[in-house]
Amino acid sequence: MIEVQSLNHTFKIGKKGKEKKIEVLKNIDFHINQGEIIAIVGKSGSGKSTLLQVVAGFMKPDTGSVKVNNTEIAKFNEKQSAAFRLDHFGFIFQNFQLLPNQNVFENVELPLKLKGVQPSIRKHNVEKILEKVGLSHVADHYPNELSGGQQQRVSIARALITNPPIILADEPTGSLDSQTEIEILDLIKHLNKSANITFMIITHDEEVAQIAHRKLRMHDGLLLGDVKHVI
Ligand SMILES: Nc1ncnc2c1ncn2[C@@H]1O[C@H](COP(=O)(O)OP(=O)(O)OP(=O)(O)O)[C@@H](O)[C@H]1O
Repeated sequence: MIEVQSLNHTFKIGKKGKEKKIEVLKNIDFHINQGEIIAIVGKSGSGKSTLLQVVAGFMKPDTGSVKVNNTEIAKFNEKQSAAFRLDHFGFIFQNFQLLPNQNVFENVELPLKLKGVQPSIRKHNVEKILEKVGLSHVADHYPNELSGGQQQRVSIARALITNPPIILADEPTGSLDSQTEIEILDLIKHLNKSANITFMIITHDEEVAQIAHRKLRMHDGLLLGDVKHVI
C-alpha cells in the first residue's frame, strides 16, 4: 500500500554561505501493508514528523521514492499532492488543528466542500460520521466548547469523512489525559478492524505503539528495526 525507498532529506539552516546541513532522513526504506497499524517511534528530533510530512507530500524529499498503491507521489507538484491527499489520506494531529470559528459539523464537512460534494450528500455523510464517533449531540458546538478527547474525535471524523484508505497520525494522543488516550486508541483500533483503515502513527509514547501491528524505530534520521507485535 505504501512503499518508501531510499528516502533522503536534508534541512539547511543558518545564513547563506554559512549554511549548516542537517541530514534528517537517511536512506529510509519501509513498507506498510493495507490494513496495518504501523507505529514510528523514536526520540524527539529523530526525524519522525519529517518522515510523515514527506509521505503526505507536504514536503519533497531530496531523493527517493514514495509509492502509494503503486503511484509515485514523491515528485508530484503541490496541486497534484493536494488532490492525491484528499483522496487517499486523512490526518490526525496532536493539537487537533480544528478551525476555531467553525462548529463541529462545519469542521468535519470541510474536506467534502474541498472535493466539491453536493450540500445534501455532505449533510448526510457528516451526520453519519458524527454518529459513528459519538458526537451527534455536539454538532453545533465550537471547538473551544469541547473537551480534548471530543476535539480529537472531531478531527478523527474530519479525517474519515472522505473515506480515505490511510490515516497519518502525528502524536494523536499527545495532548490527552491517560483515560481519554485509551478511548481514542480504542477508536483507532476499531476503525482499523471494522473498516480496514491503514494507520501510520508517529509517537514517542510506548502506550500508543502497543496498538500497532509493527513498530519502526527512528534514530538520528535512520529507520531501525521492525519489531513484530500482536494486538
Ligand atoms: N523546517 C525545518 N528546518 C530546519 N530544520 C528542521 C525543520 N524541521 C525539522 N527540522 C530538524 O529536523 C530534525 C528532525 O525533526 P522532526 O520534527 O522530524 O523530529 P521528530 O522525531 O518528529 O521530533 P518530535 O518528536 O520532537 O516531534 C530536528 O533536528 C529538527 O530540528
